[in-house]
This record gives sequence, C-alpha cells and structure tokens, in this order.
Amino acid sequence: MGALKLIINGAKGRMGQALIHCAEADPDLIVSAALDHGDDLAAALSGCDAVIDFTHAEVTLGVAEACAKAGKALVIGTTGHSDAVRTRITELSKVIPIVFAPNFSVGVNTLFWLTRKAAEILGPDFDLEVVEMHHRLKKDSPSGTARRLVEILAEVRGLSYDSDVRHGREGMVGERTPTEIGLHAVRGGDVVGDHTVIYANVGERVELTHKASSRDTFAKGALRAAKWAHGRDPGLYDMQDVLGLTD
Ligand SMILES: NC(=O)C1=CN([C@@H]2O[C@H](COP(=O)(O)OP(=O)(O)OC[C@H]3O[C@@H](n4cnc5c(N)ncnc54)[C@H](OP(=O)(O)O)[C@@H]3O)[C@@H](O)[C@H]2O)C=CC1
Ligand SMILES: O=C(O)C1=N[C@H](C(=O)O)C[C@H](O)C1
Repeated sequence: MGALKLIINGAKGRMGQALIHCAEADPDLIVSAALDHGDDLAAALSGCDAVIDFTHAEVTLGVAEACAKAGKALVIGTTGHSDAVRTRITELSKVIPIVFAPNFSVGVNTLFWLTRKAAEILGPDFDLEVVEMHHRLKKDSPSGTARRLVEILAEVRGLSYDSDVRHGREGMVGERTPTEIGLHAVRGGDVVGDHTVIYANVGERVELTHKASSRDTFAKGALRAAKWAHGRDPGLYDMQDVLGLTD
C-alpha cells in the first residue's frame, strides 16, 4: 500500500503548520493539499484518502458534509462546536469514518482514562473542579478538552454537563453544592495547553495534571488517527478508540 494522501485544512494555522511539519517527516504520509481560507476543498478531495480539520468551529460542518459526499475519512481536531453541529457530525458519521476528538495527545487521552478511574475510586465525597490554561490567542472557552473532562466526571457522578457545570464563580454565590462541577478557563501568553482535574475532600486533595509543551504531540496523534480511520467502517470514533483505551 502506498503513502496515505492527506488534506490538511487550516494549514496556515498553529496546528496546520505542526501537522504539515510532522507529516513531512513521515514516509507513510503525503500532504496532497494544504488548504486554508478561500481554498477549494471540494476540488481537492478527489486526490486524497483522508482530511484533517483544525480550523474554527463554524467551518467544520461544511468540511464534514463535503467529506461525506466524497466518501473520505475525516479527522476533526477543531473544538468549540454547538450541540446542533455535533449532532449533524454524528449523523454524517453513518456515511464515513470520523475521528472527532478535543485532544489528540497520548498524554491527555491517558488523563481522560485516569480521570474516570479516580472519580470512580474517590466517590461522591470529593468536590470536583477542572482548571485549564491556554495561550492568549485561543478563541473558544472552555477548551474542548476541559469540557470532555467535565463530561467524564459528570458521567461517573450521574450529573449533566449542561445543568451541573459551574463556569467560574463571582459575587455572593453561596457555599459550594456537592453536585456542582467547577470549570475555570485561564488565558495568557503562549501556553500550549494545561489541564488539571482537582478532587478535593476535607483533609486531602488529589490533582491530575497534563501540560503540553509542543503542538507536535497533538499533530502526531491526529496523523495517527488519519491512518487508523482510512478504510475503516463508517462511525463516530475518538482518540480513545484509536489508542485502544476503552474500558
Ligand atoms: N484536538 C486537538 O488535539 C487540538 C485542537 N485544537 C483546536 O484546533 C483549532 C485550531 O487551532 P489553532 O491551529 O491553534 O488555530 P489557528 O487560528 O492558528 O488556525 C486555524 C486556521 O484555520 C483557518 N481557517 C479559517 N476558516 C477556514 C476555512 N473556511 N477553511 C480553511 N481554513 C480556515 C484560519 O484562517 P484565519 O486565521 O484567516 O481565520 C487559520 O489559519 C481550534 O479549535 C483549537 O481549539 C488545537 C490544538 C489541539
Ligand atoms: O486551542 C488550542 O490551542 C487547544 N485546543 C484544544 C482544546 O480546546 O481542548 C486542545 C489543546 O488543549 C490546545
């Protein structure tokens, strides 16, 4: 089998540049098109095996529709989508394989796994808070990764992301309730991506932290996901599936 031909969408961006650099170092991959604002995705699709999208939340759906029409595997790294867009992406995954993950690093996917295990072991007496920090240019908040961490905590506790998450605190908010999950987004400088899950009880506290210091870790994971997705049955997958990290 020849090298996998990839379209990188969002090629001029921070992640696009990391993806191109990492793909060029991999003899099993060819970047058949590096696309950004204004380029014609539909015209480029016939010459590729898979598409990787790291753009903006409002761009992804059009990319997914085009990939479904052309029958091409899609890897989505973009974050910040509305529930309606997520639902439509899920529908399109009945036509093509889509790997949709808020974070493609092996370390963060290990953190997802550990977060679930720690919540199960520590139980309901521990208060749950998630803190993330990213560079000053990040547009969406909270990060997709932090959202996923809270979703995992909510699943374990039988809570809901929409009604039980508490985004920051300000003013006379009263005492913390046992069912709220705090979520705090910090922005500044050139931080690539830090995430901490805090489990706090009276007398002790557990903190799980991941810190990314290079975007190559996300890029290598997304390239690995593209190889994994090519030729696979249609479906909605995430990086846990790619890594075989399911419980
Ligand atoms: N899943 C993961 O592991 C990771 C996910 N991310 C996510 O990836 C996304 C991109 O991050 P980052 O690279 O830092 O962002 P950037 O803003 O640096 O890059 C996005 C690029 O997409 C371009 N773009 C905008 N519209 C289109 C379009 N219609 N077609 C093609 N390209 C377009 C932008 O152009 P312009 O600037 O002109 O708008 C820009 O060049 C974010 O949602 C981020 O949260 C980031 C890191 C890891
Ligand atoms: O925008 C970023 O930079 C990042 N975004 C992703 C997210 O929103 O979770 C992943 C990573 O933390 C970097």
